[in-house]
Amino acid sequence: MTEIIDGNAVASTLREELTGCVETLAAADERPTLATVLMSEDPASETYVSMKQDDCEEVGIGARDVTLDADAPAEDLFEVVDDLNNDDDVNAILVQSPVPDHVDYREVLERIDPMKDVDAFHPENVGRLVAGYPRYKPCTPHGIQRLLAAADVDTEGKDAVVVGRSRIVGKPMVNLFIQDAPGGNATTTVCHSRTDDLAAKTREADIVVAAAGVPELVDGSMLEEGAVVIDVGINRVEAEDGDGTTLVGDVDFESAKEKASAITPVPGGVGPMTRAMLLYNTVKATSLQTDTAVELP
Ligand SMILES: Nc1nc(=O)c2c([nH]1)NC[C@@H]1CN(c3ccc(C(=O)N[C@@H](CCC(=O)O)C(=O)O)cc3)C=[N+]21
Repeated sequence: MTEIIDGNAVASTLREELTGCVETLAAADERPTLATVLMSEDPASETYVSMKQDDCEEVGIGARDVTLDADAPAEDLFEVVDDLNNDDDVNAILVQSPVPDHVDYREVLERIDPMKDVDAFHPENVGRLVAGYPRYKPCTPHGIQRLLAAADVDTEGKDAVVVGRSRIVGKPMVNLFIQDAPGGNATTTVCHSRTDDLAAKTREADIVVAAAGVPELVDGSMLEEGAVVIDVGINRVEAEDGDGTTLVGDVDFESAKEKASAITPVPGGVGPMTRAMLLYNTVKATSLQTDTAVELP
């Protein structure tokens, strides 16, 4: 039987555990606060940011939300970031991507205080991860490690194939998989849009992480029997019945499920874990900044 890995359930357990950490910090008068910054009128971005705020409320983390007009000057966003950096009541900052074309996202990321950078996208945090001493682990790949652990998938010595080389998922996933640490020690191959024969690579994999942003790129014919399949795709496509849009992953779920020993669904797989690990990093950030010990789950 194929195990459908329930990301909502794993994330819910983690949120419950994090509530205890938040209480410890609040008792020391250091309740964590996450600031989200949204500079976009994209409905999907608005949805994600509002989900993050709901998550904060559930675990007792304070939520600050800053919204900027999509046509505001880049300087306005930089000022918001500077103010949040200097605000002792704010422990964590997330600037939702994408930002409008006239804003250089890289400049934004480099401006965020690395101690408050809970996405772990600042070059200092990226560098630490690559060097093997991460401060914060990027939310999506960290969430994937947790999902694999929850499904009793030991990565050590396994062949992992990561499809996609993005800064936010592919690259950090590779770095976590190759670390000499729990959830790592995998023999890791990274594939991307220029890979000659993707199917030949994925067929060698014990674990496939599909993070290319291409709807249903990976199907059952590309998998070895018993592979573990993690679907990172969040693609909004036109519904087959022509009525509105539906969410599809980077994996063709129906055919992949026939081959996989375990697989994550979309929605309800990686997405909720990404959000849970953001809360985790916010708690960790608060603990580090205030020298208040918590037992992270
Ligand atoms: N600075 C920054 N950090 C991010 O982490 C970041 C970002 N910008 N920009 C956009 C992407 C996307 N992202 C998602 C997180 C959770 C779900 C999620 O929970 N999805 C639900 C479904 C939601 C729905 O129905 O649309 C699920 O998969 O079950 C989706 C997408 C975080 N991102």
